Amino acid sequence: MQHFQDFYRRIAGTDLSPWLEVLPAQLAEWHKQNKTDLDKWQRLLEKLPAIHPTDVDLLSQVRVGSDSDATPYEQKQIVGLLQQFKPWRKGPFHIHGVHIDTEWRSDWKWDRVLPHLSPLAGRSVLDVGCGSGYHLWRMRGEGAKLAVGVDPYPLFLMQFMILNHFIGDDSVFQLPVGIEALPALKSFDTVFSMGVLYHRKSPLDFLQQLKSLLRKDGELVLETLVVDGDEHTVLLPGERYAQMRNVWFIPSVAALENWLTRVGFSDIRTVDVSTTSVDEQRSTEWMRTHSLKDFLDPNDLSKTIEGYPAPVRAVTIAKA
Ligand SMILES: Nc1ncnc2c1ncn2[C@@H]1O[C@H](C[S@+](CC[C@H]([NH3+])C(=O)[O-])CC(=O)[O-])[C@@H](O)[C@H]1O
Repeated sequence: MQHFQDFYRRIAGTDLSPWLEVLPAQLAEWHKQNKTDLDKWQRLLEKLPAIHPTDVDLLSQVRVGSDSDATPYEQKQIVGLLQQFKPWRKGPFHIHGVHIDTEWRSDWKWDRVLPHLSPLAGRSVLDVGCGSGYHLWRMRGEGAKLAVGVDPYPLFLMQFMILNHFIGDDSVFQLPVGIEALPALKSFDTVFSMGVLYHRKSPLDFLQQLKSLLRKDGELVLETLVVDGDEHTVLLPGERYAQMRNVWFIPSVAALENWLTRVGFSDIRTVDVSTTSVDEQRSTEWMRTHSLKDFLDPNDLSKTIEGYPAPVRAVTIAKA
């Protein structure tokens, strides 16, 4: 993929260049394993119309161009092609007058996080578990000099490539690898990991890996599910939590801050705690299957369908 070649060129000779020792082999293997899907998706991507945008707004939303840049035929083409990349979970996106109304209002999460960050202008940032890449565009909108996302799920890379096709920015990259595949780069100014910690079986190892990606004094921005309780409280749910498989540890804010201290972070501060609402995560035209309201107890929205506390998320910032 040309995108990967561009990334290799971009990091050659920089302090990210140690990544080149492992990344090409990992991406070649990924390509081999997903060949059938990738060939199909590639053919669809090639059909996306090339439209020169009059403007791009990554600062207050992710919007490229407007209604008047594209003909009605081109808009129909965009809708038809993008529908083949469902489900669209993280967004929303506005592409030449087409509104991709995603399952999540990821912009609301960004609004909770942004006021508390060290300004991103001129920084190199990594987003671990970036999904469709929505927040990468917002990071670039804030002036990050390089925004790199990693997420192992191939469909999300394709969704990123679609936005990349229309926006055409050479400082935003997404790579289909999990955090476990990354070397200790000790280099990024800011590392984000939002909505991933509870998917990791070993949360302390995960925090340590995040730390190993940051330069000294770099900033970690962690967003994760939390429960009420003191520093000894951690929920380990059964097979499913709010119908999600693969949910492991949900700490209290105090326990999370203690974990961060134990792996060597400092200046730890939890800047936001919010209950996830059924307006923030819901089924839409672009993600038609069940969503949060179906995962909560219909008689008591403060509980999940399994009887656990309903999703509450905290944003915690720390220094490496
Ligand atoms: N090992 C892994 N390494 C990296 N990513 C992973 C791994 N395992 C799963 N993921 C990815 O982590 C993301 C979690 S979603 C948060 C998206 C965004 N950050 C958001 O805050 O809106 C939250 C949720 O839906 O529960 C998914 O895109 C996974 O593919």
